[in-house]
This record gives sequence, structure tokens and C-alpha cells, in this order.
Amino acid sequence: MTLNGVRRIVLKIGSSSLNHPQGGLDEAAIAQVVSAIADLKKHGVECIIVTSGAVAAGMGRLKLHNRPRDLPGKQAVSAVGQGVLIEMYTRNFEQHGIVGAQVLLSRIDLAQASHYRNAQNTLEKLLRLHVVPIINENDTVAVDELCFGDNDTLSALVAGLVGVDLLVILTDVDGLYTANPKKDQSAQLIKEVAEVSAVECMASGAGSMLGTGGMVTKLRAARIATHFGIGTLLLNFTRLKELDDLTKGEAPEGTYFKPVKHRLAGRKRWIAYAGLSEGCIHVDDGAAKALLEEGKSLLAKGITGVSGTWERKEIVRILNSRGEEIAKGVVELNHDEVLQVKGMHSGKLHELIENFEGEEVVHRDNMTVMVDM
Ligand SMILES: Nc1ncnc2c1ncn2[C@@H]1O[C@H](COP(=O)(O)OP(=O)(O)O)[C@@H](O)[C@H]1O
Ligand SMILES: N[C@@H](CCC(=O)OP(=O)(O)O)C(=O)O
Repeated sequence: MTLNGVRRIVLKIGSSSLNHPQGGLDEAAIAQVVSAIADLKKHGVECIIVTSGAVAAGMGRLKLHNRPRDLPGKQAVSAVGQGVLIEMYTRNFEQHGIVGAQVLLSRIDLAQASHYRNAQNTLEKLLRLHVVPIINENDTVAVDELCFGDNDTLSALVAGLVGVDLLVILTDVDGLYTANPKKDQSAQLIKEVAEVSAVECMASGAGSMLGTGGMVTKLRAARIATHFGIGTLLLNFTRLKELDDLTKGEAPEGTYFKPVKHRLAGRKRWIAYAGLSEGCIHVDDGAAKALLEEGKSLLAKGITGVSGTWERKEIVRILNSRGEEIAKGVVELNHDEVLQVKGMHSGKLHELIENFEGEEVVHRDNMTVMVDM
């Protein structure tokens, strides 16, 4: 398959690829990743790694045979393993004269616009310094409700954050099959996917004790990245060497998820997927039509109710009369204020609400329409 103009990639490596059969990390696998990146960098391709493996490395160091299931257990083991993981990467990079940098991200680091921009600036700076960012979730401080949970989703958000040309997810199967190939021998490999929602029913969970999320989270990642306008390649780790073909405009064989035509850019990416939303605004059919078909802002008149709580400038989900999410956006009023003005004419808002001069409850420029995403 042809893939021209790939100058910057995110490469996600799953635990399944880094786990040594005898437990712990497989340093040979890390050496292969590093060597593939060194080759790409020689051709001017900028690379960002999102790597799992901290838990696998920690289990090896602590001689544990089973992955911890409880949160403190997982956090303690990954605290042991993250150091081992990053040491192996940086030492192998050094042999190629490349500097690597550890970047640990928590869900909360991308949830606020200012934090999101900060992470973006740091990663851009590292790339300008020709350093390879080596990213993992900050497992040690993540709490259950506020974590990425799987590095597939993290890799897609990072791909959007730094605006790459391609997201490559390495795993232990050749790509997406019509069913889990480890359980169904008649499953067929799908080489190209134009619409992620059409193949979601084929995915199931992780294939090994160490994997998290399996194909379900890989498809979620592909959905996010392709809506950012970023093509996503799901590739068997055994084909790592073939990544070099990207420099000749060719993609190695796996499953390629095509980017959507109307891609989300800049702030709309953050609103749709990175920012967290606590509350919902319910709207009537007229307002839903204005948002979906006429490209309008959300006005108080079309609001029928709220659920949850929020402060001004947080992200809310906007739901239609059937309770379906149609948009997300940065809201100008807190939940109490929205309740006060719901159903009212926009001109009246500033009479009722202190320190508010606007007319829109959610301005179009701060809104992402989520239908079909
Ligand atoms: N439709 C499918 N096609 C391919 N693999 C699938 C499918 N459904 C489930 N899987 C499972 O997903 C696994 C890969 O995910 P996971 O174990 O989380 O690996 P990683 O550590 O690389 O993220 C495969 O080994 C396979 O068992
Ligand atoms: N942050 C965890 C990885 C969790 C995870 O997403 O694993 P995987 O599905 O194998 O990519 C670790 O470093 O072990």
C-alpha cells in the first residue's frame, strides 16, 4: 500500500511485544524497536514512542508470576518496572547516538487546555532537539476513574497532540481479523478499513495475561486518530523492520485505517477526546438541528435541562431529546446558571446572570459535533 509523505509518527508498542517468555522485559525486542527508529530517523522521520511494559518489567524484577489486579499492586509493580523500562530504552538508543527522554502522562495532564498545550510544547521542543520521547501512562499516580487505562488510547491522543502523519500500533497479531484469530482459526485479516464503526463488532479483549484492552482499545484508538485526520496502521511486531518501507512511500502489511476527510483540527481535537466532561446539557429538536445541520452555537432557548455539575469554561456533553450525545463544547455558564436561563431568549441572559455579556451558552468555535464519531 502507498503512503506518501510520512515525516512524523507515533509508534505504540504493547506489553505483548516486550514480554520475555521467561518473564520480565525482552531486551532484544527493545533493541529492535530502537534500531527501527534509528533507521527512520536517518531518513528524517521524527518518532515518538508510546510504550507499555512497566508492569511486565516490574513483575520480572519482583519475580511475580501473575499480573497484579488491584490498583496499589499494579502501581507498585509499575513503579519498579518503569525505571527498568526506560533504562533499557535509553541505553539502547545511546548505542545509535540518539537521546531518549522519559515522558509520563496522566489523564489529567491532557484534560485541561493549559496542561494539554504544555504537554504539546514540551514534546515539540524534544523533537526539535532530535530527542525521542518515550511515553507511558504515569501508572503510579493514576486513579481508576481518571486514567487512560490502556496505552492504545494514550497513543491516539498523543498522535493528535503532536500532529503526526501516521499512528503505528505494534501488537502480537497481523492486524484486525474478522474475529479473534487466537480463538477462531477461520478468522480473516482485514487489510484496509474506511470506517471504524463498521468493524467494531469484530473486536474482543486482550490476547495475553499482560495485554490490556485487546482489539477493543486498538479500534478505539484508530477511531480517535482517524477523526484527527491521522491514518492508523496496526502491525505485527514481527514486521517492525519493514517500517523502513515508509521512507519509500510504502506501508508494511497489517490493517490500515484510513483518515476521515473532514478531520478535527486544533482545539476541536482537545474538546472531542482529551478534555474531560462532567456534565450534560439536554436540548430540544430545534437546537439539535441548529447544531448538526446549520453550524450554529447553542443558545439558551433550545436547552431543556441539565445533568451533573460544572463550572464556567469546562467541557459539557450536549444530548438530544433521545439522550444521544450530539456535541461537546466549552460552556460559558456553570450548571446553576444554565438551569436559570434554560428556554430563555438570548437577549435576557445578561440581565439574569452576573458578569456575563455573551449570548451563546456554548459558542460554535468551542464546540465539536460528535455525531458519527
Ligand atoms: N478481531 C480481532 N483481531 C485481531 N486480534 C484480536 C481481535 N479480537 C481480539 N483480539 C486480541 O487482541 C490481542 C492484542 O491486544 P493486547 O493483548 O492488548 O496486546 P498489546 O499488548 O499488543 O496491546 C490479540 O492477541 C488478540 O488475541
Ligand atoms: N502502562 C502499562 C501498560 C498498559 C497497556 O496499555 O498495556 P498494552 O495493552 O499491552 O499496551 C505498563 O506500562 O505496563
